[in-house]
Amino acid sequence: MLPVTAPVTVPASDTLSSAPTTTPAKGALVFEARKVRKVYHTGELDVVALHGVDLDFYSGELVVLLGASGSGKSTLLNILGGLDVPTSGHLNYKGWPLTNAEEKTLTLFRRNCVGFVFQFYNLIPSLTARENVALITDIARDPMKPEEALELVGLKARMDHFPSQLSGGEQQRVAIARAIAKKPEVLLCDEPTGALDVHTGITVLEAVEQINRELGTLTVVITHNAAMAEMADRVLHLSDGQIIKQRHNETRMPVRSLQW
Ligand SMILES: Nc1ncnc2c1ncn2[C@@H]1O[C@H](COP(=O)(O)OP(=O)(O)OP(=O)(O)O)[C@@H](O)[C@H]1O
Repeated sequence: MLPVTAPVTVPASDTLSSAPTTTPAKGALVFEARKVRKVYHTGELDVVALHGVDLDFYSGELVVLLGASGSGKSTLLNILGGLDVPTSGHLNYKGWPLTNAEEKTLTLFRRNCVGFVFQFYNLIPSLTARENVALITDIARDPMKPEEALELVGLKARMDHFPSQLSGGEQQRVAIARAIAKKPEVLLCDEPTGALDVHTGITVLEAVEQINRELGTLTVVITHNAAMAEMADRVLHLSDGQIIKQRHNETRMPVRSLQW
């Protein structure tokens, strides 16, 4: 039996649970980051991971985040997703301040508004693809059916298979189905193809691109692979905790045409 958690109750008005949940028209402001700074205090050493980042993210955008190792990409993504908080500066989600938000508020934000995809799929080996996705849909407010989410990533025929019966790319697509089944406003992907070969990586990126296009989900993808910039609406280059370059693509290249 899959664990079932009680639905989220709507708490006081100072939390995000009463933030709008419908997908706004493409182009509405989703995140507004101002002077976002992150310092990790490790023993006697302070590591400044973000040096006052100013950025806006809009509904429906597909944004690729490029930068060398240690440039601050994951730190930025984790702050956007409410997994971490800035040391100073401000971050608003659809006008709601996430900075200084209580843990309860951040939990609701993560649960209702954000889907995460990481390099490693983190599927539960003893559950089928469908059951892995159902773990999330059972606790989400207005989810799609697990079958629907798996169909979106092209795995309808494999939904009763266990992770060990699926390839790396298929497992990552289950992880994407799990992330988007709750119909999040935001999909955050940290090196989603990092563990995959080129061909498999392309099938995973196609699933990400299709979700973004069909559901209008603001999608932010971290990569070391500069070729992936061509599939984006906007490319952000990070270096040493700062955005050093932004580029808007007039057209998005189909994932199949990317070469690396
Ligand atoms: N928990 C932590 N404690 C201390 N320092 C950290 C921590 N997390 C990250 N850092 C440091 O912050 C800086 C930015 O790290 P971050 O992981 O955001 O970079 P990144 O661009 O995602 O790197 P990679 O591509 O290697 O994943 C690095 O110098 C890193 O060592």
